[in-house]
Amino acid sequence: MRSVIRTMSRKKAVKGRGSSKSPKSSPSSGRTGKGLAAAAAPSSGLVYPSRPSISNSGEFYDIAFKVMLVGDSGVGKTCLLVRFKDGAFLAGSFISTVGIDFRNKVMSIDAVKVKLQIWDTAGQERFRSVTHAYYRDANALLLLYDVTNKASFDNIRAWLTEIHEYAQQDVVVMLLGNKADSTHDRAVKREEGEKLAKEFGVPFMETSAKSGLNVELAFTAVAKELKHRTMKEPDEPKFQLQEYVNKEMRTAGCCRS
Ligand SMILES: Nc1nc2c(ncn2[C@@H]2O[C@H](COP(=O)(O)OP(=O)(O)OP(=O)(O)O)[C@@H](O)[C@H]2O)c(=O)[nH]1
Ligand SMILES: [Mg+2]
Repeated sequence: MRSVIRTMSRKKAVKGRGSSKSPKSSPSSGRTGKGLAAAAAPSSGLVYPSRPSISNSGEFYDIAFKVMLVGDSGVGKTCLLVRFKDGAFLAGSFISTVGIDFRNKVMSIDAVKVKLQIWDTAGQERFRSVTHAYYRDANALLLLYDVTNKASFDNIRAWLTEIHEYAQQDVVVMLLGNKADSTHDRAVKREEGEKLAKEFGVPFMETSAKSGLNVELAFTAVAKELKHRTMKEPDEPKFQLQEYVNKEMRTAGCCRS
């Protein structure tokens, strides 16, 4: 089941619209590392057509951004993406991502159609050079740790160092503590996540790909931030991502799915 989903998304990627904006091959096709990125990655991750464009799923969109999911292997990046895109949870045995993959989703943000091209990276160390090559085109990064895995939390500092090294300076970064549904196995308190995020000046929230908690909200918040940055009127106040997230969570009584 799981591999079918991945195979399907790879096929989509190959025949995707706007070929200069989409990968022409994946690491599984035999190309690796920087060579792949040089062939596939456009000079800017941002698409801002003068009139609506059409995505490969047939949906119109006004503006497009690239969002990358990063973090240790097993923290739930693929599951988060599948939950957001398909509204389902990939239960069962864990199949680690090989290389990199992507899926598109068009969202309606303040009457603007925003296409997110979401890159799902492999957390395993051996694919790190592939991931590095894609950072520079990312407009936003969702950095995940697993609240039941302390090591994945401890590695966040190293991930942030890597992000500073390889990503664009103005990239939007959001820290997500995933698997918040696992109350019995929890090894990292929410307050610890909040503290670390404050230290690095990045927004934070806990999510669950399993229950759906805050998944839509995480992507919506990032899409709103990117849309505001690009289309903001001169007198319009700056979008406050963390404030928006806090307000939305309060409105939903803390646990929004
Ligand atoms: N309880 C719980 N389990 C989850 C959640 N998200 C993912 N998992 C489980 O965690 C394991 C790893 O999930 P993946 O999404 O494949 O992890 P990944 O980050 O993509 O891992 P790599 O591809 O190796 O980088 C799987 O067994 C999932 O079922 C969650 O929110 N809650
Ligand atoms: Mg994965």
